[in-house]
Amino acid sequence: MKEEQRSLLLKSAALFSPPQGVKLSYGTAGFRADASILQSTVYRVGILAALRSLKTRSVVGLMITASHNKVTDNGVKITDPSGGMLSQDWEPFADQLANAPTSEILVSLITEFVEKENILLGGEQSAQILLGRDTRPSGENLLEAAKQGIKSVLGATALDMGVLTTPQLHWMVHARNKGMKATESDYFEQLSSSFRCLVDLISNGTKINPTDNKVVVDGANGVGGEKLEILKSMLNGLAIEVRNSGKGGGVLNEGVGADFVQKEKVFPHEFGFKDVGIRCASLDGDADRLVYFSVASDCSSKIDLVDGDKILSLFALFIKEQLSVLDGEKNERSDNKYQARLGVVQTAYANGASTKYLKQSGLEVIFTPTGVKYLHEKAAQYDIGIYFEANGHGTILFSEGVLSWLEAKNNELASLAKGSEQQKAALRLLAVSKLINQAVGDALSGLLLVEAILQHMGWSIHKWNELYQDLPSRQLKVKVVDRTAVVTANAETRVVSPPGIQEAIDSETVKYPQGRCFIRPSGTEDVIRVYAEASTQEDADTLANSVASIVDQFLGFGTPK
Ligand SMILES: CC(=O)N[C@H]1[C@@H](OP(=O)(O)O)O[C@H](CO)[C@@H](O)[C@@H]1O
Ligand SMILES: [Mg+2]
Repeated sequence: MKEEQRSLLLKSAALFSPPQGVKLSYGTAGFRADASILQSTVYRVGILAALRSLKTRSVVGLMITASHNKVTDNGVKITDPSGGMLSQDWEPFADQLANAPTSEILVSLITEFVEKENILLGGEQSAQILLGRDTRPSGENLLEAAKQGIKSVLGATALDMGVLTTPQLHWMVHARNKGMKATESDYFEQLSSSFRCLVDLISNGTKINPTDNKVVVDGANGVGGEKLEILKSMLNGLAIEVRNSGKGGGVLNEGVGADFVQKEKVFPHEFGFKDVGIRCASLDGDADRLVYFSVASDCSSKIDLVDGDKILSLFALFIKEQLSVLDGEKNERSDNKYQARLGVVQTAYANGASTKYLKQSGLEVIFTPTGVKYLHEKAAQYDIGIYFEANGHGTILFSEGVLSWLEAKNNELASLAKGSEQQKAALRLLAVSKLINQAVGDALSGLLLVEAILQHMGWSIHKWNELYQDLPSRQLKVKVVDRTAVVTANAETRVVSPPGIQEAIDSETVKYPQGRCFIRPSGTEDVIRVYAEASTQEDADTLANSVASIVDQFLGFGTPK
């Protein structure tokens, strides 16, 4: 490493000492912790982002957010040039950087890594990093730390994009590297115009009753609410009311937001019995998760939850329908043999009833471990891959091949059968590919796609919710001495270590009709998660509780060491 570069790094690193006695790990969603200990981590991730940009010779992103965590937490993660998550093979280096105890060790780790990765360090090559942050008060200071990290790599520049949703930053990185327009107003323009296109393609017969045309959205008192306010002013034919936009004094993620609504199954603040019968939706703190719900009419605070699995089912049904309309046309013209491969990706948290429904609908369903990076990777192997976590994070990926096929199809049909159902199907699929974020799950684009499809189908939220009935389920967390002691296999459905625990779980699970239960270490919290499903809520609760006790017996603090 050149002396100029070395001393620059040493000088800036001295300003950011790492927290004592904390081991940080680049988990499922980057580094997350109490904001007060993150200065040095964010500074170091700034360096990492610059190295990633040098290595890939592309623009990368750095987002400061802790999503649905409490407001005093914060976090940082990198967006790869594709717009996806940081490549997994760089995660161990991220951990090493974050945990380096001194500036000297930090610099020697960097020296070693750039040599191994053949990264040209010294200013000959330029690097560019787009920065974004959510609305957390700690975000501004942490952003400065990220800028310091980036500035200490010669040739690297930071472009501060301001307060953004996480998916907006991913979208911008993706768009920039594809040479497309990539500002925030381009984002809003693309979403609103493709939504308009989908609505314009709805046949008059199925047009929804205008009074059904309203959705009330809980913005989690975060960035999503304020961005949705901008987006809604660009839309016609859909009334969006935003609550918990963060302006009314409510606290980020406190009793509000998609994570709260999905896990607690009760309505968020500012919602209540006045909303019975209305279609409601909830975003999480950085607007990359979306769930729908309706307030139950029994005067409790319960809701009918329409979770990520059901959003996935709605999307899959619509895409399948459009592909078969196009297929009908293909049969008449046997020279065109293209068959788009449609795949659906879920995790073990997907409600068993959703998987059964999807399979019965003739869809190919596969499973991956928890975490968007795994789902995204699998979905990208299809022509059209749809993935969703039950908690509402997901999107639809279109391959380059299927997009060119759709473009060609549309051009051909425009001259042969303009305005035909087949041409409309091609146009609809093309509009979906523009509306739905190709980089990562995006609550704002997901919301608009749900709304467009419900209008297309002429469905109320109740009709949608009746696609299938969720099996009762329960999720619990158990604090243990060392969560890394739990090692899983088969997309996290089986525990392989510690020995004996899986057998104990199995012998509990068989006691319950339609019982299913698994445990796994969380990637974002220091806990073991327990998930149980059964034919009644009581059974699901009992099964979850018994398995939580098993976890405690094997791994809890009472265990003799
Ligand atoms: C059960 C659950 O909801 N797990 C979430 C949560 O991960 P854990 O590894 O379970 O802590 O946060 C991840 C990041 O947001 C998300 O991808 C995942 O689905
Ligand atoms: Mg989030």
